[in-house]
Amino acid sequence: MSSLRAWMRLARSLPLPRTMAAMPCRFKYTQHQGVKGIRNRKSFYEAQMQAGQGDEEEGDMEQKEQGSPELTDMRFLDDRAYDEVAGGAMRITRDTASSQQVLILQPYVKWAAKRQNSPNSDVRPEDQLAEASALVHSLPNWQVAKALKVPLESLEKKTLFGSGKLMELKALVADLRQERHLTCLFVSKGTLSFAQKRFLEAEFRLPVMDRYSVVIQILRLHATSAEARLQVAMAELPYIWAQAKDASVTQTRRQGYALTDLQKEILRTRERKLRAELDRVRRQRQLLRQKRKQQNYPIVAVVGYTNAGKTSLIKALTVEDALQPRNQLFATLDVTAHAGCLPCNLEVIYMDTVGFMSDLPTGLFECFVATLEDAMLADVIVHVQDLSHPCHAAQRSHVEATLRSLAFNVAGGDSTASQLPPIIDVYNKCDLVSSIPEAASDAAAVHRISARSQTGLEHLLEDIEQQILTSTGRRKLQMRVPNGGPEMAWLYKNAAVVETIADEENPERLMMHVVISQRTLDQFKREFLR
Ligand SMILES: Nc1nc2c(ncn2[C@@H]2O[C@H](COP(=O)(O)OP(=O)(O)OP(=O)(O)O)[C@@H](O)[C@H]2O)c(=O)[nH]1
Ligand SMILES: [Mg+2]
Repeated sequence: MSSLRAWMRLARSLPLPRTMAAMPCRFKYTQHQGVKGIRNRKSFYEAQMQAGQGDEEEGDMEQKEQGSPELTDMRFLDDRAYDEVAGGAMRITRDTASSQQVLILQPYVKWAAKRQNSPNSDVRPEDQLAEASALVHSLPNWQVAKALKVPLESLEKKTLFGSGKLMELKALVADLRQERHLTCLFVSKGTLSFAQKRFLEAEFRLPVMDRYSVVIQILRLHATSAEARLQVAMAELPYIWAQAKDASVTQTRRQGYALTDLQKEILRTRERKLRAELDRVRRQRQLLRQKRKQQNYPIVAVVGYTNAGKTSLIKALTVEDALQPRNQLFATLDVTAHAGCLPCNLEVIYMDTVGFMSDLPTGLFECFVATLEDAMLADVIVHVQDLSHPCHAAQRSHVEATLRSLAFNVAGGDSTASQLPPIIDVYNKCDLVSSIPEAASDAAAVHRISARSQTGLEHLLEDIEQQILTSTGRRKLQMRVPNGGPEMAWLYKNAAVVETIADEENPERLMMHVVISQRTLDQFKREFLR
C-alpha cells in the first residue's frame, strides 16, 4: 500500500493527466508544460485544486519556477513552406505510408590501409550493409529491392563512383526498374554532398537518399512526444543548411533548389521557434530531475546501441505490458520512466533511452543529447549489448566512447569533474548465441542474459541492487518497532521493507528488515527517538 501511495505521490508531481497519474506502472516525463498536453496539465492542476487533493507545496513550487503557463502551439511544425525546402534538400516526405522499393548501395574504401583513417575502420562493409538494410526495414512499406557493397578508391569523389562502376550500376538500376519497380536509391554513407546527390539523381533518374535522410525519415515516424518531434525537427536543419552551402548557385538554379532569401528566412524562423520550445522543454526536464532527486527514487538508466534490447530488458524487469519492443532501429525516441522493484523491495525507476548508432553525422544526434544527459545523472547505468550481433565489440566501444563524451558535456567540459555513474555491462540475446565470441569471453563481470526468454535476470537484479545501495548510500538494517505502531506505518511509507517478522522475545514488538538511506534514518530518529 505504501508503495502505491508513494507512486501516486510521484505521479502527482508529474505533468500527467490524472488518468495516467493513477496508473502506477508507467509514465512519460516528456509531456511538458508549454508544449503538447498543456491543456491537460492545466486542467489537471485545476482539478487538483478543486478536489483539494493536490500537493499544494509542490504545485506552488512548479508554478513559481515556471511562471504563468502560456499556451504554445505545436502546429508551427507542420509548415508547407518549410516542407518544400526540406523536401528539396533531403528527399523526404511526410507521406511515409507510401511504399518504396529501395536499392541500397554500401560504398566502402577498397584498401584496408586507407580504411584505417575512416571512423568505422573496425566495422566490415557487409555489417554496414546489414545495418543499412535494417534502417530501410524500420520504415513500414519500404522494401529492399537489392543491397550490394560497392568498393571505391575514395568516398569523396564528386561523382562518388568511377565511370565503369557507374555504367554497371545504371544497367542494374534499369533491370531493377523493370523487375521490382525501383523507386529510390539509398547510398549508405553518412551524408552525400549536394553535388554527389544531384549528379547521381541525374544519372539514375531516381531520388537518392543518404544515411542522414533515411534516419531522419525514421525519426519523424517514431517521434510521438512533443519533445521528440521538436528534436527531430531541429536535427533536420543543419542538414538542409549544409546541403544549401554545398550547392553552387548555377547548379542549384538549374536543379530548382537554391535557397531564396525567403526560404532562408523560413529556416531561420523555424530554428528560432524550435530553440525557444526546446529551451522550455529542457528547463522542465531539469525541474523533473530535481523532483526525482527530492522523491529519492534510485534511477537506473538503461542505455545501449539501437536494437540491443533496452526496452525488452525493462519490460522483463518491470513486467510492464505497455512496453513494446520492436525489431526496428530507433524504435524508442523518448526517454521514458518505468517503476520496478529490486529483490529487497526497494522501488527504482528504470529509464529507457534513445539508442546509439555509429556513422551518423554529428548534428543528427546532438538534438537528442539532452535526453541522454539525464542518464549521466542516474545512480547506475545498465549498458545493454546485443551479443549475437557480429559488430558487438564495435558497438560496445561506440557506446562507451559516447557515454564518456556525454559525461564530459554534463560536467561542463571539465574532465576532472566528469564522472560516469557505475556501469553494469549486460550481454543480451544470449539465446541466439551458441558460444560466447572470443572477444567477449574474457569479461567475467558481465551479465549474460536473454531479455526475451528471461534468463540471467536474477543475478542482474542482485547486481543492480548492490550497486544502487552503494551509490545511493542506502543500507540494510533490522529495526525492532512496536507491533502496529506509527513507527511501522512510517517505515512502510518511507523505506523499503524487505520482511517483517514477529519478535519471539516480545510479542508486542516486530523485527523489520528495511533498506533505508541515512537521510531517512535520521528523519525516523527525529520523529520517534527524541
Ligand atoms: N532473440 C532475442 N531477441 C531479443 C532479445 N531482447 C530483445 N530482442 C529483440 O530485439 C529487437 C529489439 O528490441 P528492443 O527492446 O526494441 O531494442 P531497443 O534497444 O529498445 O531498440 P531501440 O529502442 O530501437 O534503440 C526486438 O525484436 C526484440 O524482440 C533477446 O534476449 N533475445
Ligand atoms: Mg527501445
